[in-house]
Amino acid sequence: LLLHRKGCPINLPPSPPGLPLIGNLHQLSSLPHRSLLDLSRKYGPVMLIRMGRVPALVVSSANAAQELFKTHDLAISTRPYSKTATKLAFGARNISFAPYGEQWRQAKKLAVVHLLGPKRVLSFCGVREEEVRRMVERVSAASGRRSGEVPLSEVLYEYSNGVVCHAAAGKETREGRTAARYREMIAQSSELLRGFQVDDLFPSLSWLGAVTGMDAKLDSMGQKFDDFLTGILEEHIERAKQGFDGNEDFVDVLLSLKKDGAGEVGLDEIEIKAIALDLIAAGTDTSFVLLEWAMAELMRNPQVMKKLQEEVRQITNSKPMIAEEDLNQMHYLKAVIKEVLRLHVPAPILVPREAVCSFLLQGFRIPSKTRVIVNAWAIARDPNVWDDPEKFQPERFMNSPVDFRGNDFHYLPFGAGRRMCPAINFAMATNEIALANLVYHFNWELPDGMSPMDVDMAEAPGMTNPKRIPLRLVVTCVKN
Ligand code: HEM
Repeated sequence: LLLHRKGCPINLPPSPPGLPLIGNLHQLSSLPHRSLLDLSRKYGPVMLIRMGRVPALVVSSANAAQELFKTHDLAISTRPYSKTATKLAFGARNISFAPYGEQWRQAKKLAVVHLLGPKRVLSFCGVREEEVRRMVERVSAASGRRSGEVPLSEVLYEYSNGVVCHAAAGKETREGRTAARYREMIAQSSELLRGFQVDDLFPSLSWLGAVTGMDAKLDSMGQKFDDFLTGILEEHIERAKQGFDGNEDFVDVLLSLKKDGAGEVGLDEIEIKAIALDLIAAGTDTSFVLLEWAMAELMRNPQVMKKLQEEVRQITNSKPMIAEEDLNQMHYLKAVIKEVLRLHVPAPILVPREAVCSFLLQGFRIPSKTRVIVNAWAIARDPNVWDDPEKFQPERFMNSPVDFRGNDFHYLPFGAGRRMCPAINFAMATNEIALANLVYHFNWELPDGMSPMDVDMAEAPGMTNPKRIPLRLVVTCVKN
């Protein structure tokens, strides 16, 4: 029991009873956003749990999230230490996992201003067009086969990863397509990247990693990422000697900032590698799951698919491809994407933060060093703030001012505050053009006489929540 110096108990948030040593870990399923919602129904929207030795605040209402981000954002702007992030991501000298401080501030500012700002995102229009074309060609090839069946999840992953790798490091390296090499590495390490590492939850057991061989596995994986990024960096340094041609990727931009010292930016090569890898990793699964759930919801809701196809085809009927300038008129498309981001928040509990000092939230004392989890998934389906929250209904976003830029606390797919996602423009540009072209070029059906209600909507575990069963659809080509 925590006590004030004078001996009075501290008013901590309510907690579900835990077990010795593991705390509440046994109450968390492999889909923590769901178990945390169940617990919060009983213990309230501001709840304290224990994950092993680590205390964690869980916020599950828009009101509490508003107070958290508006009043205490600075107190929760650091990330907890993670051995995995440190070993795999260049000592966490990136943006996502860096502790709050000067290095993170510089890296984030640089990303917002130089890599992910509106002008730079626009400059990648050609990259998106090329990757969309590849995707459409791959689906068209399937439509010509007898079964007409497309492994759509695979195609969508390849697209999302292709766009971000192409923007980060260029299309090709000497050893082949950057995206293909990245996917190969991730596939080899998927077991390491899934779930928590024991010593992140039991810091006093950190020696276990050495005994079980986990540290060695992480080191070897970290070395693979390093070799991959080092190769990319060396090729970019070589190419930069001939000067830039206006088609710079993220690594080119980072190198140019390093070269002229660009004011306050003092990047070294490790930071360049760390940031490039960070953006590839942060940008791949998030966009992929958004597109995957979008197609699953459209198959489950044929009237929404019909309305979307009507909008898209009416606006661009005679063009061979939908172009980015057409998207501004596609209000229903934007509403569909917003609704997918509500019902299938790609990072359902955002990315964990840690309190650097103690503070009061909704009258409860949150001690320093508490991990902070915002259950954005639960908030986005809270019946107190959303009508019919379980229903997929893009119309709720038509003519609605509700937006995902961190000011509407009942809708936080990109987080809020200082650690909020810096890539909203990049993500929207990537996903809108892809979805628009998928429903423009093709008609989609479910295989094997399945009906819309048979589409499996279960989630698989992970930082993002992909579909448990990958989507396979039957396709017919309507545009050539
Ligand atoms: C649908 C797509 C995406 C979603 C839903 C999403 C969501 C998020 C969320 C929830 C966070 C944590 C926010 C917080 O702690 O409050 C985050 C952080 C971040 N995202 Fe995204 N993201 C998406 C796409 C991308 C893309 C495409 C990139 C890069 C190209 C990217 C780069 C980052 C980075 C670098 C951070 C760390 C920010 C920091 O710690 O300061 N994200 N994102």
